[in-house]
Amino acid sequence: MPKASETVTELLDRLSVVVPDYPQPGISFKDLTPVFADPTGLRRIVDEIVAPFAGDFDVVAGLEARGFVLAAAGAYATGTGMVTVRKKGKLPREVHSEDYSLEYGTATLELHRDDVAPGTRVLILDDVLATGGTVGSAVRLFERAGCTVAGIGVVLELAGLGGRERLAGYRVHALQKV
Ligand SMILES: O=P(O)(O)OC[C@H]1O[C@H](OP(=O)(O)OP(=O)(O)O)[C@H](O)[C@@H]1O
Ligand SMILES: Nc1ncnc2[nH]cnc12
Repeated sequence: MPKASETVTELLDRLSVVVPDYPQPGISFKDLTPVFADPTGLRRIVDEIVAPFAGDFDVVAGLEARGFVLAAAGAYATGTGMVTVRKKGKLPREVHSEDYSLEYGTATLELHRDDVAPGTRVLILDDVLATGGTVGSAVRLFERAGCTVAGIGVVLELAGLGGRERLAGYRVHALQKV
């Protein structure tokens, strides 16, 4: 049972689950699905992740797949729209495309070329920042579309994997560093 004044760190410690050797040996996987599934947890992390950027963005971008949960809720809460940044081959119209590597593999992210107008201020949300490969790829997509990256919000930042350094020059807000 959470105490009434639980901090976001206490909430994340209580609800998140660490899975050793997933999806491959040596990776300590931080599973936030129990946080998303908790009524207090979801509201709390969404409110806290968008708060530092209030008034500074026009649209919220979610990175497939776990970033979609945060971005849709964040857009709804702030009365903005949500843009989906998807893995390769999922968007039906013309896209910008960026390859990247992450803690446990390589992939490609895509953005519909006309989902955001040039000049749009974009808040990018995702659950975990590890190497920064995924968010870095999304930053490049939006900049190729002529947008400004207003900020980057993540629930967990895995320290020591270089994500924040890779995003130097951008506003990065993490609810917890582990
Ligand atoms: O900072 P990085 O090293 O790039 O790693 C972080 C990314 O890895 C995970 O996504 P994953 O590609 O596993 O996709 P999923 O959300 O579809 O499971 C996570 O949700 C971030 O998007
Ligand atoms: N260790 C990790 N746990 C959860 N998501 C991740 N994305 C990249 N590394 C991760």
